[in-house]
Amino acid sequence: MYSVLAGAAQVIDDGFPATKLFSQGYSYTYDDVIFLPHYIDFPADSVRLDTKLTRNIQLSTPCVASPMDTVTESAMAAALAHLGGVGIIHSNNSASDQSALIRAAKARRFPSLSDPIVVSSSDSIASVSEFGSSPCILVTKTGAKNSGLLGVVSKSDWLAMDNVNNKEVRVSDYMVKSPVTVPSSYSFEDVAGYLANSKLDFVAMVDEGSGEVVDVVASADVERIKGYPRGGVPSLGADGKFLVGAAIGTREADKERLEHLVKAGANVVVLDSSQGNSSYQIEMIKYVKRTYPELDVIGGNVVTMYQAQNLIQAGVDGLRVGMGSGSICTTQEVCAVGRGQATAVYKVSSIAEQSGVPVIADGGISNSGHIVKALVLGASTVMMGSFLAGSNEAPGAYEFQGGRWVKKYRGMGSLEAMTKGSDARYLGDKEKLKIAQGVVGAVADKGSVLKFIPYSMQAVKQGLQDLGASSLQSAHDLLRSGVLRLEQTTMDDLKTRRGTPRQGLIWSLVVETVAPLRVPTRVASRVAVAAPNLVVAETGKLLVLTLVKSNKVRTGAAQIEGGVHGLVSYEKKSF
Ligand SMILES: NC(=O)C1=CN([C@@H]2O[C@H](COP(=O)(O)OP(=O)(O)OC[C@H]3O[C@@H](n4cnc5c(N)ncnc54)[C@H](O)[C@@H]3O)[C@@H](O)[C@H]2O)C=CC1
Ligand SMILES: O=c1[nH]c(=O)c2[nH+]cn([C@@H]3O[C@H](COP(=O)(O)O)[C@@H](O)[C@H]3O)c2[nH]1
Ligand SMILES: [K+]
Repeated sequence: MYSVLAGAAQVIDDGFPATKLFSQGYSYTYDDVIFLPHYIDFPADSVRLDTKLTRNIQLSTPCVASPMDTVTESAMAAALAHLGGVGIIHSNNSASDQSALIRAAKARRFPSLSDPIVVSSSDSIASVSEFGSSPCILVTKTGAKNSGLLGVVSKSDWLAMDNVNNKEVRVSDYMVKSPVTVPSSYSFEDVAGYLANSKLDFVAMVDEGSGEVVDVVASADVERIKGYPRGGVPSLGADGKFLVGAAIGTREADKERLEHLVKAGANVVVLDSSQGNSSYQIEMIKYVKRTYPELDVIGGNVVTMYQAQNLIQAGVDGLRVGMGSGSICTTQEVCAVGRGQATAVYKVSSIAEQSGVPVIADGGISNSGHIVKALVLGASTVMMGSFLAGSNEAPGAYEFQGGRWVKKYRGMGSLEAMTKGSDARYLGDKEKLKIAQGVVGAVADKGSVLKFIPYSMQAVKQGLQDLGASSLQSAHDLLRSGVLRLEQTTMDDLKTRRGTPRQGLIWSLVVETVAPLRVPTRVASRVAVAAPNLVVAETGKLLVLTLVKSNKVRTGAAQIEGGVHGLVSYEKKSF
């Protein structure tokens, strides 16, 4: 480490350079390593996070939403593109459904602010709770979004109706017919201006071409969004629309799927596999590059330099790194294959960098510090599942569970996801045994990504500033030159942290059991031995455990023999 103090040119040897730390035969996860601070001569606000997703795609925010059916559909993709990142639409559906999700994301000019509530004209509104937090209910031909708008019922009108029996009256009898609308091509500023000038509480947005209602914008939402911190410059494709990615597999049928996705406007495609270094994937990479030379293709997942080299030689434009590092992953337990994510990101990016192929660090991100670690260890972007799954923009509705609002989050290799889907991959092969490599659970409500991603990025900037890195490129330069120093966190350190409940933080995790577990006390006592901070809060098929942050939760829970299948979520909750 070179001292930067004036005149002091001597070398001070303190901490390990990455080359040394990562060549000792250990597989490090993010929590196993820590960076040493360096020298600050610029403000945190001036740290630049702009980066590359692939060889040809620039992003202003290094965040990617994972192609999982509980994480990325159109609302998530539009929100991430708006923030300067990108969402990859999952493929656990038909090719036409996946294409429709891409089109819906690209049809927008700003993210959806809240989900419109839509009924048909023959429906009735039985209680004010049907409005939820929305100031209105839309009435359309089909009773769903993307259908012709017939009318609208505002909450204030509904409450003012002094018809005691309005519960049974059809909305067609009292809705406001042909309400004012604005074109769906309006930008956020256009709609905000319109609402302010017209003094309306809300306005429906209608596609001028089809006449279908696509959204409703409430002035309260506009005010809320204006209060959020600024994200990056929105990510737009060459078509001038939101940049959207899509996942495909490596089967023959995926070639046909890809054709639909390209027609729908997908800007980048991710070959979604836990072990990407296969003849299937190499063939698919070559096929994509041959058939759609303009389309960037991301290969993976890989965790070794050898795997990476094979995919780079096949022609990938980006590499997705991570095996068994995700929060819903059981691959390392089930298959005994994988790599600690810090080591995997460092090793793969050292080889990928030589060919100018950007690396996506996929999985294992549960706080902003993990994002800093991934980016500084060589990744250009981070891909996240659980970090985003509890947001308003993730698919699915919130449920009240164990005293709080949660959203479902499940591994794409879980039995449930495999059964739902497409899954030619596993279920098409009916004679084959299905082995789950992921679990199902829930993550706590986190609000809108439009709010928490900008906050997380601010934290990342502060982390980079502490290291003396004013950009991701400068962080990578510090890493490669050996100026950046790091150390392994010790077992003692882990123990201390485990033994000391951190005030204000509760981490909850959900364990999926193979068979219904009806032994709370026995399990609880065994859990208590394995991981003293665990508390059984609920039982059933899903066993919900709450604990004070523990780094070795995985091990603790794995020791609850006889039915425990794996772990799901680690989510922060205040006391
Ligand atoms: N990142 C990770 O650690 C993990 C991720 N996952 C996720 O779960 C999902 C499923 O992943 P995988 O099981 O790896 O999917 P996959 O489609 O790569 O593999 C499923 C099986 O099909 C085989 N296969 C693939 N293409 C084939 C072809 N053309 N002909 C014959 N056989 C072929 C593969 O060798 C494998 O045995 C993905 O969404 C993945 O991201 C699952 C486990 C771990
Ligand atoms: O072992 C696994 N079994 C699964 O069923 C599964 N589904 C997703 N993934 C991978 O996990 C990543 C998301 O991880 P996080 O929730 O930690 O962000 C994702 O981006 C995937 O790489 C799986 N891994
Ligand atoms: K596999």
